[in-house]
Amino acid sequence: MEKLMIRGGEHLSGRVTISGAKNSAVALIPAAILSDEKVVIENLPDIKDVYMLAEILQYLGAEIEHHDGTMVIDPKNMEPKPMLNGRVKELRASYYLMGALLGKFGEAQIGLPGGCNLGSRPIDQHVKGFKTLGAEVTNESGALHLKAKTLVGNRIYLDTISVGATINIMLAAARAKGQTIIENAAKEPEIVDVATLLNSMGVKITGVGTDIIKIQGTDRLKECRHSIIPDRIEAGTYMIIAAATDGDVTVDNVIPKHLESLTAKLRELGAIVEEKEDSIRVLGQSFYKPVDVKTLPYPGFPTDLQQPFSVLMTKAKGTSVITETIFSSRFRHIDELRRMGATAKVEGRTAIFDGPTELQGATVKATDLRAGAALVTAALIADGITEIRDIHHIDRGYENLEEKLVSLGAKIWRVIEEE
Ligand SMILES: CC(=O)N[C@H]1[C@@H](OP(=O)(O)OP(=O)(O)OC[C@H]2O[C@@H](n3ccc(=O)[nH]c3=O)[C@H](O)[C@@H]2O)O[C@H](CO)[C@@H](O)[C@@H]1O
Ligand SMILES: C=C(OP(=O)(O)O)C(=O)O
Repeated sequence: MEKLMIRGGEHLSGRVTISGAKNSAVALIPAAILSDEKVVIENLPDIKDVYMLAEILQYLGAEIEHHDGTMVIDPKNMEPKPMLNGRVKELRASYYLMGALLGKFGEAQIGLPGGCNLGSRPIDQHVKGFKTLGAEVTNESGALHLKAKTLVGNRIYLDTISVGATINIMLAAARAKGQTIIENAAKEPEIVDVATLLNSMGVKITGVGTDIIKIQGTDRLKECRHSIIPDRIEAGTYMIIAAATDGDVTVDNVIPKHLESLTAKLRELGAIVEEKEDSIRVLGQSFYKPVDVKTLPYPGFPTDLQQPFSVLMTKAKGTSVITETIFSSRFRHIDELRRMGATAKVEGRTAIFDGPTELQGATVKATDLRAGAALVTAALIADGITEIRDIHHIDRGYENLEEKLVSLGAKIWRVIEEE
């Protein structure tokens, strides 16, 4: 078992370079298999989800070279072998193999995905999309069986704005005959990144970043090289850590536009945020004004930053409210924050914080990836030592977390215990 130990109380300062985006990487790797030739993906984050996807592709027969953040994927010898269990259940993004294998081979058999437990995470809109393109889809004992003689472009209206369904339908439609139109599509920057890769491979996608995406499928997809956009959620986490620790941190290699909703909320709290072309500096304060946050699809406040941001509410004088509109159960970190001394309660989709409260070091558990980021943030400002367990969740999404934090002056170390 591995755990993180953090001694709180340091004001973090310095510069931190942001890695490639997890949620792009985990879609781009499956997207690459649609090609008939080699695809090179650069600026990959060194995180567990990336290694798990590489392992899955190798199982399917792809040749993979992966070092120093670059992956060369040669999909020539791939086969659509069934993957009913195993790795596919350990991450969310394995669902992208449904769209990619269906597009490439006209068939796929894949166990339902894993990923963070945030309440129910149905994939009915993915399935609706595949069926509208002409696939037969059945659910047999927790695995989807997809089959299509020919995929034919069509018009698909998403009943819920979904990142995963938007990308998955783009993947299947990339090799469908004719044009597919996704209406009420999600607009996240990672979707734009995936479209950029597919366009370089020869697909014609327009409208990404708006709620109507048009995909003109093509038979043969060619080789290409693509560099992943910076991870706005990793960047946002370090911006929040800077504000929490009353620090002075510059995040480098970011696209400030992707972080506008967070920047606005940090300023509303009272932190100073300076944006440059590809970096953002955050200067924190000892105490903040209370603020309310409502999570929304992009460009609204990202649900993935809600949990780390909630730690700042323990430093705000008064009552702050978070409303989580995307997932039904994304407040499991709050029990752990309470263990550390936060005054907070959860009522349905809202969490109410009364501050300020001083946090104390404690033994806590990362219940999911961003809950882990919230606990790291809390531990950095707590009095004494915090022990964070179940950090495999954190390793799914943060490259070199300890090294990056140590370089900013944090007292953090990993302990590996014999099982
Ligand atoms: C690997 C990846 O990119 N994960 C991200 C992706 O997750 P994920 O793709 O799972 O999230 P979605 O955008 O699909 O989910 C948004 C909402 O739609 C619902 N829904 C979704 C699909 C569907 O078929 N039916 C349905 O009802 C979900 O339950 C949720 O309430 O977007 C989330 C929302 O920004 C982020 O928190 C995750 O980090
Ligand atoms: C919810 C997240 O990840 P996943 O969808 O991969 O579980 C996340 O990155 O915050």
